[in-house]
Amino acid sequence: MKIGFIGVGNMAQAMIQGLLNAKVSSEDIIVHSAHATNYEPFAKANGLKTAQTNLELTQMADMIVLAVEPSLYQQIIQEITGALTKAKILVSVLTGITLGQLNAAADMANLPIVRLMPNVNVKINQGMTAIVGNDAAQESALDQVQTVFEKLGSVTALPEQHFSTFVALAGSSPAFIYLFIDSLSRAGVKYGLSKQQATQIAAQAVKGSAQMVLESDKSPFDLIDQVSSPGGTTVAGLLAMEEHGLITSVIKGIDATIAKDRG
Ligand SMILES: NC(=O)C1=CN([C@@H]2O[C@H](COP(=O)(O)OP(=O)(O)OC[C@H]3O[C@@H](n4cnc5c(N)ncnc54)[C@H](O)[C@@H]3O)[C@@H](O)[C@H]2O)C=CC1
Ligand SMILES: O=C(O)[C@@H]1CCC=N1
Repeated sequence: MKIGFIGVGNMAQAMIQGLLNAKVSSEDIIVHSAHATNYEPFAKANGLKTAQTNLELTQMADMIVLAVEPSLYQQIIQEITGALTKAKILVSVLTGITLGQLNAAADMANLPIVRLMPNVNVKINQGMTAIVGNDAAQESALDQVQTVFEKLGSVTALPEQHFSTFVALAGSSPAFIYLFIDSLSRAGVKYGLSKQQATQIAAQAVKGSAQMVLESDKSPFDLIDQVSSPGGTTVAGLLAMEEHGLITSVIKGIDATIAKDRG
């Protein structure tokens, strides 16, 4: 299967790196983006095929991944619609653009369209991706896209009404989690650790804690109790964090992310 990427920015590059890590042949990946000077060095460094236009890329690919700014979706679909067929799959990773809007951008109701929401951790094959398809994608397109993205981490089917929530909890949240790691690390620097060592310690603690939540049958709150020795350090830290509203500030951040996605 030939996979084409329209737009070769941060997200497309993360997906492509994950595919290459998973031994997808670079010969099967085609790219085109607005500025050749930006994407051609990336294509050359990774042995990818390039197309001269979005339309040519659509002619060359079986699966066409839209990875441009969301506001460009109508313009791009108008450019490529002539080359879309029932045998090809249009995949959108754009935030805030529904299957209905994609369907309506050209007369595409009979063509398979899959909406995906990956996160940037697909770059190291540890992504979290949501997937939903239009009616025409139900036969086999959805399965084909899911098979490709399972190479890049976890994939979960999700009704489209929950996509905005998913954007906040998984699409944007790597940035929030990096901020939490950096905050821990800065605190380490405050107490005399080097930034590099503090970041490594904080990141490993976050990684291990996430793995524990995934592998345990206990809720995160039960796990908190296991770390909190009576009269100990952890409960002192937790209470001071909550005095400054950690839970409220996280939920406010999620509220703002969802509101932005919903326009
Ligand atoms: N960055 C992330 O972690 C995630 C991003 N997304 C979605 O992915 C999409 C891309 O996001 P980023 O990669 O972060 O943005 P970006 O700004 O890094 O990349 C956008 C790309 O689109 C290209 N482009 C602009 N106009 C074009 C045109 N007319 N034809 C072809 N290519 C064109 C640009 O040259 C650039 O390569 C957005 O819709 C975003 O909502 C979804 C999930 C996570
Ligand atoms: O910030 C953004 O809009 C994109 C979507 C999810 C992650 N990055």
